[in-house]
Amino acid sequence: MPLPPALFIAGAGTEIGKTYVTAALVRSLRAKGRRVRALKPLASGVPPLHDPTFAESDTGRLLAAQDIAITPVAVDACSPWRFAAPLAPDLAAAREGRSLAFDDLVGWCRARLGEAEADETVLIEGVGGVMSPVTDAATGLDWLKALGLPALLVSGSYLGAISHALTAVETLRAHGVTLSGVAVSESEGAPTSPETVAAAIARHGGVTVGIVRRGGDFPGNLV
Ligand SMILES: Nc1ncnc2c1ncn2[C@@H]1O[C@H](COP(=O)(O)OP(=O)(O)OP(=O)(O)O)[C@@H](O)[C@H]1O
Ligand SMILES: C[C@H](N)[C@H](N)CCCCCC(=O)O
Ligand SMILES: [Mg+2]
Repeated sequence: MPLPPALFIAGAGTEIGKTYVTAALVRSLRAKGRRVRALKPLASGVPPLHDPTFAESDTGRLLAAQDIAITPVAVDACSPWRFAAPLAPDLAAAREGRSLAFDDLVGWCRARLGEAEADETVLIEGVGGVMSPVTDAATGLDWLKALGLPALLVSGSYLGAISHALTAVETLRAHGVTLSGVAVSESEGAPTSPETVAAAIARHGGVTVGIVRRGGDFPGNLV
């Protein structure tokens, strides 16, 4: 599939490699001379900016892939909604006595998409899995549908990943989301090779699947 101007990076689950794959895609596009803007608008489990581990947060990793220094302005521009608790965002927000309005999230993303230059690709990383809650009333799927973007689905290669990926593929299709492909990010200690998992997802899901090895680059057969 040709590179779309913007792509939503959705997950078959949480902690499976969305940020790793997004950062790898940023590096791959930049190496080809393409301008990229990677956003993680809503993030939970994020330490404070001054914490030494901030660099390992989703925001920190996405900024690093773009060669952007971690400053308060850069962090706010990538991830305006950040919550400390490593929970679904609505629960993490509640822990801080805060909440997030779905329309504000969608409106902020639309504004960023609207200001992108013609030669710029915008990547938006979702939260958790396809249907993880983003507010107390909306899921990541509602967010993705409201933006109307094509999705790149990230899956792991752990035992169970095939079903998680295929369930997510079916859900996205049922809701009319264009799927640009599935990236299988190799899970640590998986009992089968990522090739085996990728082949099963491709066969049962009828979708293009690429493999991102441990520490590896973005595959050439996706986007
Ligand atoms: N292909 C890979 N090679 C090396 N490390 C990886 C790979 N995929 C994932 N990881 C590591 O696994 C951990 C979880 O991955 P990552 O943070 O990308 O998941 P995520 O899906 O973005 O999670 P979240 O739902 O919190 O956004 C991170 O430490 C990440 O660096
Ligand atoms: C803390 C974690 N790494 C993510 N930021 C949030 C994952 C939320 C998952 C919610 C769920 O689907 O049950
Ligand atoms: Mg992430």
